[in-house]
Amino acid sequence: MPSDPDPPPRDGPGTGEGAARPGTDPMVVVDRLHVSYRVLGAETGSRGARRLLRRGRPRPREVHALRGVSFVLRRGESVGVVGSNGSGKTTLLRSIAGLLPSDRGQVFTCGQPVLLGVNAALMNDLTGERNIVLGCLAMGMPLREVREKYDDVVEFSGLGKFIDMPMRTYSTGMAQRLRFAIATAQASEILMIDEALATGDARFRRRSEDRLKEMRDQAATVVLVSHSLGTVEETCDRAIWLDHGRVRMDGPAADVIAAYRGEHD
Ligand SMILES: Nc1ncnc2c1ncn2[C@@H]1O[C@H](COP(=O)(O)OP(=O)(O)OP(=O)(O)O)[C@@H](O)[C@H]1O
Repeated sequence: MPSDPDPPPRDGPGTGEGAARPGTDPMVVVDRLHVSYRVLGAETGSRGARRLLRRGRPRPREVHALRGVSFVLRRGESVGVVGSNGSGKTTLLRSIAGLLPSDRGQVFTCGQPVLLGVNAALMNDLTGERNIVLGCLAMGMPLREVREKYDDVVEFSGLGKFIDMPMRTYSTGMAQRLRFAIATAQASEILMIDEALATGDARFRRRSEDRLKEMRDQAATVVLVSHSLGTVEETCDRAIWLDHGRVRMDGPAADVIAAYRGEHD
């Protein structure tokens, strides 16, 4: 194996191996993961303008979002990922879900993780009904299961007679309810939650919180990305602090949150 050029995280008893160890089965192994985005036309200011006035295409710019991230998540763990804006939290979840290719390093998972976020890619011109089928298939559900779950998803979305209208006719809240209902249709042993999930009106929010709780109870491993340190402290036994694409600290949630607060308050 090649040697790792990246420095290890600062401290934390569970670094790279999982602080709390309720179970021993590894469910997710992230091994020296590097992920970059390539952005075309990102040059700004006079340099970019000069290049535009000359000829040829602007060079793509690279954003190195994850820089050698390693850790192991085990069965029974509930892990919060914290870090300031742009530190790589969403990129990490998307990589674990298999939605982003890595430049270097690897991610191993035990089964298909489900990533719950409000950004499920649905099609505005299709009806709610069609989007349910499309969204469930896109999450990797077999058609047989989509058929089984279909009525539940419609019922949970609460869209009633609007379900056969194109999505572009929905209000923001209605579209979010549909996304949430689709995203939570599939149970998974590895459940990843991107924080911006509280969605819809008060009644739907209560129902979604109940649904999330149910899913968390069924999942073997839960990963939560949140800016709410209180939520991470309350709901997670372990936390990983990402800083500029690197693991800064990995350990018991209370310790990591205290260190993070120490630097950000
Ligand atoms: N689609 C993209 N194209 C180019 N760069 C991106 C893209 N998505 C994220 N990035 C960059 O990757 C880095 C990590 O972003 P990411 O969204 O993973 O951070 P985050 O910790 O989730 O941030 P936040 O707390 O603001 O949600 C940032 O520098 C961001 O600008």
